[in-house]
Amino acid sequence: MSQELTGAPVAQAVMEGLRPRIAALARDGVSPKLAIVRVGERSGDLSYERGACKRCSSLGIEVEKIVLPGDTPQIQLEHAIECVSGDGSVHGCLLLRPLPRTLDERRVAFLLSVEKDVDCLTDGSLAGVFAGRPTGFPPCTAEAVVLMLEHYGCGLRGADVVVVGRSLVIGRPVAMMLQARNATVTMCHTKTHGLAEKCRAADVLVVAAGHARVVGADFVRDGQTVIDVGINRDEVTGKLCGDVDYDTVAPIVSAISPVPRGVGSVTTAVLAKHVIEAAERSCT
Ligand SMILES: Nc1nc(=O)c2c([nH]1)NC[C@@H]1CN(c3ccc(C(=O)N[C@@H](CCC(=O)O)C(=O)O)cc3)C=[N+]21
Repeated sequence: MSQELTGAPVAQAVMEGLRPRIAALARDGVSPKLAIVRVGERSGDLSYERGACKRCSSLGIEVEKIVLPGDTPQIQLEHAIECVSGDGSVHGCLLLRPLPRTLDERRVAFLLSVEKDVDCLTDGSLAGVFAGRPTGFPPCTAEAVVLMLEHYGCGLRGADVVVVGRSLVIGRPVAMMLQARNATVTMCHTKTHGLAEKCRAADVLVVAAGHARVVGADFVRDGQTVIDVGINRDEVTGKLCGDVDYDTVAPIVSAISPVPRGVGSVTTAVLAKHVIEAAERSCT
């Protein structure tokens, strides 16, 4: 049976690293604050928001929730983001995504200052990830994947990593970040020929496909480390499940992260870290 890569010890380590930094900010009279902007009541957004609020309150980070109805007009959302950008007491802003189809995310992104962009919404943050510069922040989930692999001692230098999924939210940024750590990264997606075979050839498999259980037993082999980024709701049981069919994959591979209790719980800790980092940068 494989090793279960749970998120809690990784999140704990991140949190411990933050406490002295929060104390130092307090000595300088800075109280870190996150604004969460949510449009509508999607269950994934609510669950992230719940997790983020819990993390932040346990660290003493203030959270301001800005909740808009699902049928909010573009102009209203733009106004909300402009307020956050202009509010000197707010250090970081998380806009829950994807937005309802009636809203234009790119036009909203344009209004958020890159200094407060703790989850890589803006072009400035994306450029930072792409170029390896500390402009803005990488997506919290992408950084959580890297921290999971590092925490559990999974060597990335020279390793063959396959990323399944090429979204701007996770697949593409995480591929850049793994490459920056000297992994040899192959980006796969739904149109990839011989996907199962390519996945089997990897040392490390990062699955961010966005669909429940797309990776099954025929995609894996003995000795691999599998990180499941997916958060889906099982239509039959109503429970959370990942993009990997855990029950058939776990007995084959060396190590695998579960869903829930995997990457998601590290994501909220990384979000807190980005808010602290933004607060620190605001002092210099
Ligand atoms: N801009 C943006 N960035 C995101 O990263 C983003 C988003 N929008 N919108 C919503 C989805 C969903 N998502 C989750 C992250 C962590 C948990 C999480 O902490 N899950 C716990 C369980 C939480 C619970 O009790 O429901 C776990 O996996 O153990 C859940 C969901 C991030 N997303």
